[in-house]
Order: sequence, then structure tokens, then C-alpha cells
Amino acid sequence: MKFPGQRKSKHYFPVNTRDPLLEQLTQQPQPKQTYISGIDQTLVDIEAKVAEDLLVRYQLPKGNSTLIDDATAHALYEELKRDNLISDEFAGGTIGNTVHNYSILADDRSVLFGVMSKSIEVGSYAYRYLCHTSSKVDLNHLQPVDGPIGRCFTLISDCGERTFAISKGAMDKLTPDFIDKDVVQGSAALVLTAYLMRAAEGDGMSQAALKAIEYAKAADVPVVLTLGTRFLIQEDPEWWQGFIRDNVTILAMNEDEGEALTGFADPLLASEAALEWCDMVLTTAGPIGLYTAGYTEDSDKRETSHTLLPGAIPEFNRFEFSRPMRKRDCREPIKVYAHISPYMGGPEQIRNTNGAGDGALSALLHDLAANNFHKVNVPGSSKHRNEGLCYSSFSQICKYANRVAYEVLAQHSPRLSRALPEREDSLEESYWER
Ligand SMILES: Nc1ncnc2c1ncn2[C@@H]1O[C@H](COP(=O)(O)OP(=O)(O)OP(=O)(O)O)[C@@H](O)[C@H]1O
Ligand SMILES: Nc1nc2c(ncn2[C@@H]2O[C@H](CO)[C@@H](O)[C@H]2O)c(=O)[nH]1
Repeated sequence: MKFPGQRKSKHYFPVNTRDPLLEQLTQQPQPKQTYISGIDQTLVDIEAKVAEDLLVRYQLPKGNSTLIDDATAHALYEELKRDNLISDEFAGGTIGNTVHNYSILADDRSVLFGVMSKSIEVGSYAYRYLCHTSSKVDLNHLQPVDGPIGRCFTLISDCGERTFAISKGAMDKLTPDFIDKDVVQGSAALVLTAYLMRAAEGDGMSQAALKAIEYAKAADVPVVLTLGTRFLIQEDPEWWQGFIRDNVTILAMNEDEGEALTGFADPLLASEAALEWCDMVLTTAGPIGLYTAGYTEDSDKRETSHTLLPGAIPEFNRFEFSRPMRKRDCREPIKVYAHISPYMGGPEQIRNTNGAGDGALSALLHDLAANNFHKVNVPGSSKHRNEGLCYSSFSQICKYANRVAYEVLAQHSPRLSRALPEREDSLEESYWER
């Protein structure tokens, strides 16, 4: 496990290279491994720049992710190919992206549940999916299926907005018996997307997701949900509120999804409202940057040294140096908020923002898993006197998530091909302290 950032403190990282003098006195056991698991619809993104009229002709609401039938998918693909519009084809899926990016950042294992074509030809979409996924993502639990994986036409408008058309193939054929209970219960977090709940009757994906949630809850593994698209949430916000209340520890959303879920267009107010149903929220807001919100123990709150920020909740970032905790682990829970503007104002050129939110979430998951790793391997550390959910403070998580989102934008792909620059490994000494 590579840690999110080195810090000058009494904790030594990695834990197997402790103080060299003490090390002579104590036999070091092998550190216990930490991983996260996720479930996704196995999808390849087919990215193309398109004019507005194409979206209208194929009845694709801008910004949405719409399921299309085989005939429509065939016509769309032929048109994109004929007009030479396809710019890239790479592995996608919101959770596939998130666990891949987690593995790149943490340089460590993650497990992906989903489907994979039983027979794979060189050059096929299934082949490309496998080639474009980090070797640290454990794909041994994928369910073999007859037929192709899904295709996600990622249609980029002139304004940079992305509209998805999903040709589902066999992506929803995952069945609950392929969810390995021990794997889920041994993970630092289980990460899911709202898209999993829209599988058609007869397809096993939604049931598989519910089974994994059941296993995770039984073992107290945090369940992390990312909302996907506002169109899905606005169909029935109350249902989603109940789903989050019953199942979710950490919620990730953008401001549109936040509004669909809570009725608040203001990302800060949407985050506050969502805290009624879960323990922590990551709300991304495009060029406005991102927010984290959650709970901490009143007696452990830490005041920021940054400027206090105005907003719908005045001076909302006052305690942003506190570490997130689950509400139920606090004797006297208080709500904490943090915000950060885009790193360096965003990259010079943004072709589209596809996957930037997934990138931010993978950074948060890395921080959470690092906490888990440290707790398992250094259980006596004062850091774990209180049951913290993450390793770092709200403020630090904002910085890290923001930095990773920037990298996704700068690399023009929802999947990182490389981790953050090494010289930033000591985060305190570079950007973070500016
Ligand atoms: N135009 C922009 N300029 C600068 N930074 C941006 C811009 N758009 C996005 N970002 C960065 O990326 C982060 C995530 O962006 P955004 O809110 O668009 O995610 P999203 O809508 O969830 O994306 P996706 O669903 O495609 O993953 C933002 O919090 C910000 O740090
Ligand atoms: N799992 C899943 N991912 C999707 C869906 N629609 C779009 N995406 C992914 O969302 C990612 C960006 O967040 C893209 O890489 C798409 O592959 C969907 O219906 N299901």
C-alpha cells in the first residue's frame, strides 16, 4: 500500500520499515493486505465528438446515460465509423474506472465483480477491456458469460458535456452466486453505482449488488455508492433516499445528482441534506471544485488554519481539519464540511470531463483503505483511539480528490495510465501547503 502522502509524524510508513533501531528488537510480521472491492457493468467506452442533431436523432437526452437496443446501437456505431468520429475506445464503467484508478494510486489490489465474455478474440471489446485494466485489479471473480460485454457510446458535445448511450450486451448478467462473501467481507470498502439498480427483470445484476451489500453490512464493511446520472435519481428520489439510508456509508455525487436527490441545487446544502442518510458525502461541482461533508466527534474536532469560507452555511469549513467518522461512532457528532477549488484552476485544455468524478472518488477510497491498512497493521496507534473512517482530514481528502480529478482531465481519459508524479509524494511540501 502506497500512502496518499507522506507526513512528518510519529507514524512510520510503510509500516514494515519502522524505526530501524526498534526493528532490531521486534520481529516484524508481514503486513496484512488491504483491498477494496467493487461491482460494475463491464463496459468499453467508445468516445466520439458529435453535433447536437445526432443526440436529437437518436433520442439521447444530453448528459444522460440511456440504454439503447441492438438495432439503434448498430446504426449509431455505423454512423460514427462512417463519419470518422470515433476518437478513442477504452475500458470504462464508472466502478471499473474507480477501482482501476484506486489500484494505480495505491499501487495495490482491488477486486472487481462483473461479467466477462467466455470466449475472447484478440482485438475484441472484451480483449481491450482486459488490456486497459490495471494488473492490480483482481479479475479472477468475473463471471464468464456467453456474448459480448457492454458498449458505452460516450458522445461529447461542443460544450464538453458527455452523453452516454449504452448497448448493454451481457453486462447485466452477473448473478448473486458470483459474489464471493469472503472477498466482500474482507475488503476495506465495497463500491457500487446507482446504475446497477436499473438492470432489467431477468438480469441478475441488481440482485448481485444487493447480495454484496448484505454481505458488506453483515461484516461492517463501508458501502460506497456513486450516483451516476441525475436522470436516474430524479425518477424516484424518495426511493434513493431510503436506499442510501438503509445501505450506504459514503455517497459520491455531482451537484446535479445532489439536486435530484435532495432538492437543493447548492452543493453544500445538498451535501448537508444527504448527511441525514449516510455518514460521508463527496460532492463534485465541475469548475466550482468539490466538497466533502461528514461527521466528527465534537471533542476531537480540529479548527482550520485556512480562510473561513462564505456559503449557504456560513464559515462551513471551520472544522475541516477534523477526520471523518461514522455518525454512530461519535458520542457527540458534529457535521463538518470542506471545499476546494479546481487544482491550478484546471488543466489548460479540457477535452471533456468524463470520469473526473470517478477519479475524485478513487482518491477518497485510497485514503479510506490507507486508514484500514494502518489500523490492521498498527492497531495500537493513537490514530485509532477513535474509530476514524478515513486516514486524513476532510481538508486533505479534498486536496487529494481534487488533484486526482485534475489528473484525469489532464490525461484525457477516465482511467489513469500513471499515478501522480512522484515528487508530489510528499504532499505537504509541494502544492498542499500552498
Ligand atoms: N471545467 C473544469 N475546470 C476545472 N476543473 C474541473 C472542471 N470540471 C471538472 N473539474 C474537476 O473535476 C472534478 C469532478 O468534476 P465533475 O463535477 O464534472 O464530475 P462528474 O460530473 O461526477 O464527472 P463524471 O460523472 O464524468 O465522472 C471537479 O471537482 C474539479 O476538481
Ligand atoms: N456501470 C455503468 N457505467 C456507466 C453507465 N453509463 C456511463 N457509464 C460510465 O461512466 C463513466 C464516467 O463516469 C464512463 O467511463 C462510462 O463508461 C452505466 O449505465 N453503467
